[in-house]
Amino acid sequence: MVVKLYTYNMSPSVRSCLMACEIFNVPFEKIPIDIQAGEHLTPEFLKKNPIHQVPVMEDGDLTLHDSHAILPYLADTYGKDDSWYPKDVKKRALVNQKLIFNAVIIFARARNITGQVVLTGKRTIEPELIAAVEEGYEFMEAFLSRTKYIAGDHVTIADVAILAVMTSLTQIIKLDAQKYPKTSAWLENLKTAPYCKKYDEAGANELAAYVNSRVA
Ligand SMILES: N[C@@H](CCC(=O)N[C@@H](CS)C(=O)NCC(=O)O)C(=O)O
Repeated sequence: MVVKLYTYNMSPSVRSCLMACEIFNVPFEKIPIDIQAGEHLTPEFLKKNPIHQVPVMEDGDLTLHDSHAILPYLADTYGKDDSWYPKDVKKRALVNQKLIFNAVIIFARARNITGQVVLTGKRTIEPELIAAVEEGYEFMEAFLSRTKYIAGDHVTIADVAILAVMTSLTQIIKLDAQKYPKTSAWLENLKTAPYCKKYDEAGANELAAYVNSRVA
């Protein structure tokens, strides 16, 4: 039985789950949902996720939405060891903390910009939305000044979640390498990972190009 993943290539949350499927060798089927065409609003899709968002994952009788729930599930179920999502309670707590940091700060602030451009045709980015993203970069720099990866000295699913946002966001709101050296090095390093090249790069570039062409 394969995992079903409802996807939209430009979505960072989707791209993080695709990368996780690659990392954990999950046999999966990709089911594209064109959110610009409203396919996430059909009664059939709303049964799977009443809050009409991708990604949605189905594994047997489990239907799960939200990448920050899907990534831990995939790591626990399909990971060969616990390095990407430690079983040690304290280490796991730090990974969870950074998954939440992504959900409520990095991804949320990116989505405040990109979501409206993609879904409602908005053509401006207010200065306060840019300032909020810059503040997010400052938080990243503070964390990455303490540890090599976002939740410690090893790469984890929290890095994967944030990577999928940063690969597109930094093409829209520049990440100044002088101001944010640790974050720039973290990003440049992870961008070369095979899972990022295979499942993130094209969608990240597509989202950035789409947004930049509309707000230019
Ligand atoms: N917290 C969710 C966010 C998912 C999300 O915002 N998905 C967007 C695409 S990036 C979406 O489906 N938007 C359509 C909508 O909200 O109607 C996650 O991490 O999966």
